[in-house]
Amino acid sequence: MDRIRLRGGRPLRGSIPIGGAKNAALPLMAAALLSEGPLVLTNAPALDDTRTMAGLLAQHGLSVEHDTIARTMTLGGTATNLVAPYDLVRKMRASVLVLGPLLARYGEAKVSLPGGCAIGTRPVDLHLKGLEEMGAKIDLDSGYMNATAPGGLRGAKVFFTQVSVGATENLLMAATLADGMTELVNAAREPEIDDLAHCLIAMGAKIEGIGTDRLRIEGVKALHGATHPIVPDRIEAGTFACAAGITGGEVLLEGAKLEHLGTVARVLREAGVEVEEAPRGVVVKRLSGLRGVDVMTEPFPGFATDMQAQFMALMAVAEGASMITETIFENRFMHVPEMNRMGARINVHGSSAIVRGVSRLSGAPVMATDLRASVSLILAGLAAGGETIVNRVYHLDRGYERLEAKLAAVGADIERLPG
Ligand SMILES: CC(=O)N[C@H]1[C@@H](OP(=O)(O)OP(=O)(O)OC[C@H]2O[C@@H](n3ccc(=O)[nH]c3=O)[C@H](O)[C@@H]2O)O[C@H](CO)[C@@H](O)[C@@H]1O
Ligand SMILES: C=C(OP(=O)(O)O)C(=O)O
Repeated sequence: MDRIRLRGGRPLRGSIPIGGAKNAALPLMAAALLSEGPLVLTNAPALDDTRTMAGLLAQHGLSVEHDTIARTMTLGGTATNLVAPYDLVRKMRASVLVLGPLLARYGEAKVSLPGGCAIGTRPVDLHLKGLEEMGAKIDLDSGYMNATAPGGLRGAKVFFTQVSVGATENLLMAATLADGMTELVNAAREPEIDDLAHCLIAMGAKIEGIGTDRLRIEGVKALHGATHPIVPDRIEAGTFACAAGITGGEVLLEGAKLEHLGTVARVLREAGVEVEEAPRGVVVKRLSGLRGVDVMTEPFPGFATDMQAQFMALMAVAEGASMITETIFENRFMHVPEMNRMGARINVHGSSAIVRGVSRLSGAPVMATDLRASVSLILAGLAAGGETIVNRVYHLDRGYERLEAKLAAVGADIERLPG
């Protein structure tokens, strides 16, 4: 199993290209099930998760070609197998996003229940309830969701009792081919949802309310192929912003969009990191010391839970204390004991972590438990004296493309140890 070895203490300087967003690419790829295609996605990232989604769609019968040099993915065809098997769904929860499109276009689907994962229980009840309100019949049997809609899905008013990115995406895709008008109330507003909506419109869907928590979708008989550029990855950008901040460097996040960084940019500024729009992206630099800032994770436009661990690494070396409250997932502090092994002073009390900044971390062998926890340990390693070895790098490869190469190109002392 590969590991990452790094030695901290070098300020990062230069330019880092930001790839297409993992969390946009996955639903966009699932949207290929809604039409014969071809759906051409440009700015497509080459990640373990996009490879897993490609494998899932291919076993459904779609043709999926990813030109990783041109960064273009072409998807199309007819699904010949409507089953999403446990082995793929357990690898990647976003596999559940095939449920809505399969049901909408083919009237049936059998998708493995994803189950919990390292960061929480992550149920799919909101996806199922919404689809049932649109006329689907769903039985849970032997770990699978057996869904049918013999007469097709019909439009409905769906109220989400909790904001869910995945449920909003599944229902949005399903509603494009439903009979009549669907209204999604208390919908998630993440930029990746806007991106999906714009792609669906390019495929012939009728959607209003993009960017708000109320999406209105008028079903159409069929969708067609389209070409769509995947939005830049705001979490990758935010991660590299923290890398520049924690090392005291200056980095251009090439292609990043400041408006998508939202609260993360505001909080970084409060912490002493400059974040400014530039002609080719976003420039991040730190000129003075870091200050402790309190944050609470929230659905967009609030502070992203997917940035919580990385921000904690920054706060671990800030002056003063910071309270970081995680409101989205119940178990997303697994990086804390590993950071503490590197000399951080962090205590967890329920859903909050109190971070008392220290002047220096020290490198150590650490164990990654999930995607963002892994990268937060790399950030801590960039600020630490001595050598850090991050084990279980496979988590990192789910969501970061050539992370070590991108960091090395701006001056980090980092390498992958193949294992
Ligand atoms: C591939 C992708 O885009 N993943 C992102 C997506 O995950 P994902 O779509 O799985 O996350 P959700 O927004 O659905 O989850 C938010 C909260 O709602 C709960 N919930 C969700 C669905 C449901 O049916 N019932 C329920 O209770 C979840 O357990 C969680 O506590 O949004 C998360 C929250 O921004 C991010 O951390 C993930 O990176
Ligand atoms: C939690 C994440 O992803 P997923 O929903 O795919 O597990 C993430 O990207 O941080």
